[in-house]
Order: sequence, then structure tokens, then C-alpha cells
Amino acid sequence: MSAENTPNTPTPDSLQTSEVNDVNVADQDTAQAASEAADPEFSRLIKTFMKRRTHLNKNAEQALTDPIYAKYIVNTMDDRGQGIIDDITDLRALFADTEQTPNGPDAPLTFEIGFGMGGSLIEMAKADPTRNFVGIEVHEPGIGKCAFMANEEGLTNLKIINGDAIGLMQQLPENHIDRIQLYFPDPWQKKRHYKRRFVSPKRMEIVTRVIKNGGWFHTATDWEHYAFWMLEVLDNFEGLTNTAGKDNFTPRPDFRPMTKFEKRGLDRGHGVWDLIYTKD
Ligand SMILES: C[S@@+](CC[C@H](N)C(=O)[O-])C[C@H]1O[C@@H](n2cnc3c(N)ncnc32)[C@H](O)[C@@H]1O
Repeated sequence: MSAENTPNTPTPDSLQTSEVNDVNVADQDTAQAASEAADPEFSRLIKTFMKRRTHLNKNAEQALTDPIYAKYIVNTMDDRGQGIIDDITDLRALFADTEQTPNGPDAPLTFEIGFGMGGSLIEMAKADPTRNFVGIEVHEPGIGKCAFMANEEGLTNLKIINGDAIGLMQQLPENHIDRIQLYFPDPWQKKRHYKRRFVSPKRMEIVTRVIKNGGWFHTATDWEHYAFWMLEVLDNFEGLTNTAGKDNFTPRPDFRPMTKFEKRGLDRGHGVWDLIYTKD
């Protein structure tokens, strides 16, 4: 293990023994996941999320139903509650109306996958007003809450999509996005669920295709087994370069606000591991 392979907030004593042992089998597990993913139907059939029904608070409900929030939430749902993404084939085009979105379509573009309740995405969009941000989520209370907060802040550089990031990215042009961020993705802790982990060789093909050359992929997790799994998958992924050097995690960057799941992990005594890769 390299000296840099420590979490940003080291808490090894707090880890369960089974979790630590699991880290040692990460190499075999990533190999097995790669062979399962060889099935061409894999990314359509195996979802990285489990839609959960949770209560919508008043603000989120308002944002999901009141047409004034359509300037943030760009798509509608079908009758099963799935976001309809078929027509979204260009994220930059969402910023074409320069009266509403003065940065225009050519501004640097960040795409956040699985923004949860959206707090950290809103903070980032606010802190970097000349950059455009698009967030995608499947969790309706989060979509509603994020749109509500965007409107409260009067943001003009943020769009929100309700839907599965994998399906969406498959419809986007190559070399389209400057930065993709995936913060605290579901760790899918049980071995039989590892195939649902977002960071996998097959899904990274889909992610990497849409990143511009020289653009980046940034992820972070509070789950040690997943941290080493990601390091293994990403360091060995052709076309990506680890900005911290092979085998290393990156120090926590200042520009990444604390996310809800990060805080939850820290409260439980977990560490935090960041990884940033550039597309060659
Ligand atoms: C563990 S939560 C983390 C939320 C937030 N990033 C945070 O750090 O607080 C992971 C989120 O990713 C979303 N998600 C998982 N797979 C997704 C996908 N394929 N497309 C869109 N959202 C996804 C889930 O709905 C969930 O809200």
C-alpha cells in the first residue's frame, strides 16, 4: 500500500473486521464483476440504484408540480414515475437560451451523477457561476428539493434531469462534458450486489466516452472496500490517468462541499477517499 493510500480522514480502528478483510479480495471481485459485465445487456438490465418511495416535503412537492420549476427540471415522468430521457441527446443545448442561462452552451460543463438531495450541487453551482452544471438523480424528493433550492438561490447555471445517468450518457455525443462527478455512490456492500456498483469497467466505458479529452472524472466514497475497488478499476482503465499517480488517492479537494452522505459516513466513523482521473 502506498503512503498516499490513506483516507482523507483516517479512521481504520472504526472499521469492522469483515470490512477490512473484504478490501483484500477487491482485486478478485473487480475481475469477476468485469466478466459479468461482458454481457451486452448488462448496463441496461443491472441498475445502480434501487428506487425508494419516501415522503415528499412541501417544497419538493411544489418544485415537482409547479411549472415555474420547469426552468430547472428539464424532463417529465412517465406514469411509473420514471424520468423520460429519450429526447435528451445534448446537455449543452439545455443552456442555449442565453436570456435564461447567460453562460450559453459553450461554457465549461460539469455533470453530477446521483446528487441525492442536491445540497452540495447547489453550493458548487453557486460558487462557480460561469460554469454550467447538470445534475441527474432518480430520487424524486431530491430532484424536487434541488430544484426548489436552485430557485431560491436564483441560479441560472443549473439544470436537473430525472433519470438514469447510464441510459442518458449512452445518448450523448462523444467528448461532450468537461467534468463528471460521482460523490458517495451507493456502495452496494454485499458481494452479490457488487455488480450494481457504478464504478465498473463497463460503466466507465460509458462515462469516459462522453468526457472531453483533458476533462475529468471525480469520485469519492466513505466505504473502504469500494474505495480500493474504484482505485483498481480506474487505475487499470485505459484512457484515464490518476491525477495523484497510480495507486494513490487524492487529498480532499477544497472545491468539493461536504455532501449529506459524506457527513453520514463521517458521523459513523468512516474515512473518506477521493479519486480524480483525467481523460487522456
Ligand atoms: C448514496 S447516495 C449519495 C447522494 C449524494 N451524492 C451525497 O453524497 O449525499 C447515491 C445517489 O445516487 C443516485 N443514483 C444511483 N445510481 C444512479 C443513476 N444510474 N442515475 C442517477 N442517479 C443515480 C441514487 O438515487 C442516490 O440518491
